[in-house]
Amino acid sequence: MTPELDHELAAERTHLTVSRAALQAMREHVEVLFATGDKVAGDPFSAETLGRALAKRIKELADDPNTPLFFGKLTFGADAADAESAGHAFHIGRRHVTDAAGEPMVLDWRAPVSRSFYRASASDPQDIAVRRRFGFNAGELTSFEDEHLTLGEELGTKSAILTAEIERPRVGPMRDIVATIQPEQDELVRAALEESICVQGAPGTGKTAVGLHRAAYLLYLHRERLRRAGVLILGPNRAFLRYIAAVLPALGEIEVSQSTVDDLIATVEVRAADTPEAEALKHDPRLAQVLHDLLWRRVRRPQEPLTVPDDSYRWRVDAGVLARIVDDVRRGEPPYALGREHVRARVVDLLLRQSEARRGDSPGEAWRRRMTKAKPVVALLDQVWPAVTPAELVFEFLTAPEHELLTESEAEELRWTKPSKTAKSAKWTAADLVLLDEAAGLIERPGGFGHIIVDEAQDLSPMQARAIARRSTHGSVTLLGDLAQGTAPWAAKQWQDTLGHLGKPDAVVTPLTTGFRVPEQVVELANRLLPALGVDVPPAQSLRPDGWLAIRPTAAPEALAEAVEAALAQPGSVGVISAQDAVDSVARSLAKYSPTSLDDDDPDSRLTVVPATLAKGLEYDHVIVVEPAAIVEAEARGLHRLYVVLTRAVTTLTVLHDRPLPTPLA
Ligand SMILES: Nc1ncnc2c1ncn2[C@@H]1O[C@H](COP(=O)(O)OP(=O)(O)OP(=O)(O)O)[C@@H](O)[C@H]1O
Repeated sequence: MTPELDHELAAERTHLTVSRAALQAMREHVEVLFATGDKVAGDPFSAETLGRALAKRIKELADDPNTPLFFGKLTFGADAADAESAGHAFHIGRRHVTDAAGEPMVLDWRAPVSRSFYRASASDPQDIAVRRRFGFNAGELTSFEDEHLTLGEELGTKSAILTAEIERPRVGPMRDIVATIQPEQDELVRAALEESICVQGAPGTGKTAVGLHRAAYLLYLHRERLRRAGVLILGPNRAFLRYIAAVLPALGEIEVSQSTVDDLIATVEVRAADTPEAEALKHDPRLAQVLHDLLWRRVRRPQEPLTVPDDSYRWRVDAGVLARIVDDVRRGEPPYALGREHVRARVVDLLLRQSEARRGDSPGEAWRRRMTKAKPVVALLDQVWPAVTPAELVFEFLTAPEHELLTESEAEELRWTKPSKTAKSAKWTAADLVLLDEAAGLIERPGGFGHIIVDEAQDLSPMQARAIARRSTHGSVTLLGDLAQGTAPWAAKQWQDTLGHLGKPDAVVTPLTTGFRVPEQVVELANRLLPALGVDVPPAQSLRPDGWLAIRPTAAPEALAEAVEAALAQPGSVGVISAQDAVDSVARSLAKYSPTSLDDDDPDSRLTVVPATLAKGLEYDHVIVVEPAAIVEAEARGLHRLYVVLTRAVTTLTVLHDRPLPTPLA
């Protein structure tokens, strides 16, 4: 490095030190407020609210010494040839840092000004003279890379800092990518909150990363609104959620709910299993109509007039009038339970009018409450609009699943062979959860979220998509997925179907094709499966010419041990992936290397044995796939599963097989 550059690096290091001190001062300021909070807040409730807000703010301002506080710098002034003589300069980092006078030391990457850091180019410099990226090592600033955009300099994906970030060994949980978000990713991250979007991305194109950064971006831009309404991230399984859990806190966001769809809708314990046929049927969208019909056929027009004794009076409403009320309310299509209350309120209104006419004064709230609960009124409601719980409705359906939308054999498949006595004691299956949720949605409106991000969305069943739709009627969604990785029996073949069930048919589907994970050779192997997968998706183009692929015609324990040893001799994580029913024997044969399972989640472990069914969304520097044929034949969409498994590798992929390779690979 020339003395001049050395000098600049020293100046940047000073800025880092001063910024760190400023962040610490910000945190200390909040800590002082926290300590005196109960004295300044008027009452215990405000003190508690303030205390909670401050404690959260302290957490948000935490400084991780291993992550750089800033990673870029923009120097504005299109005419300036170098940073020194140019105009304003801003450092861009994970959060705002200001000095004691309130002057910005570091700008949040989500601020409008920072947008140019990700989007400016030589053809559209956006008034930027110099874009600088910093290289870090363990929180230490080690280098920088300048692009003079107005002079036509643009590194794009040739940036050494981007390359180093992509090629860095992966150990531990997923990290954020704020420093190197690519323009096409940034466009998705910063899409407007009102816009629902769908990203079709090949493996390793950064869909999960985009989703997480979008959550952070939206929370920054619409803090108050989304704090009230909530942001939800849905992932395929708990191991995946653990893997991504650290990304948002690292970006200063600690208030995002993360869940699987099953956990989101779980209201009862799962104590039974379905046949694959019954399970698939329960996820079929026809069942939404079936449950709807079953529920609403309970509503009946009354045959008798209503008579309500009230002290020395008797109020009376004719059957015809009651029938009109029921018809009216029903026409408004309210949630079922709300409809019952509407009918009740309208009936009590009529009683009130009679009472006013006869007594000449208006009875008060207490009278109204009494009438609301009067026996004849409740009896009328129970007759014309009987109350029902979701469990009772689904219980009734599965006991006698006849409906014109279902064939006889489908009804047989669904029918409980040994029904329990009551809905309360029913043994529900995992698929029953979607039916219960559908029923609950018909009966009462569920609470919603301001924004829902769904990862691995290709695996949503129509009924699961409806469960999400119910929770985003007033919000928007981000769908992330890859049709080629659809492994659920109901996986989507085209995005329009899923978007329809989600109630967002107009969401635009955007492809991502630049792969940041999987080496070229490995992508080439995995892409051989694509024609057999029956979906129309653009294949990935790998940004990684490095890495290698080895295919060995043996899956003997010695060969596996040898592959594991070779992998452990290199830096980074090692994942051994096999068919689910071989996982135990694979783990046993590797006992001396102390492998962990996805459940143990030991942060120091470098070797994990992963069942193919849980590999989705994860990545390992070195992947060893044991017996692809067994992975394929373990499930109906086994080839899709294999496609997922082969694309987990960051640096090397070793395939071990005793049996012939599945045809498309051979
Ligand atoms: N712009 C980027 N800069 C650096 N690394 C990136 C970038 N985009 C993605 N990556 C990295 O590439 C890897 C794959 O990203 P991610 O898991 O988000 O991809 P995905 O599309 O969700 O993959 P899959 O479909 O296989 O689940 C991650 O390690 C991520 O950090």
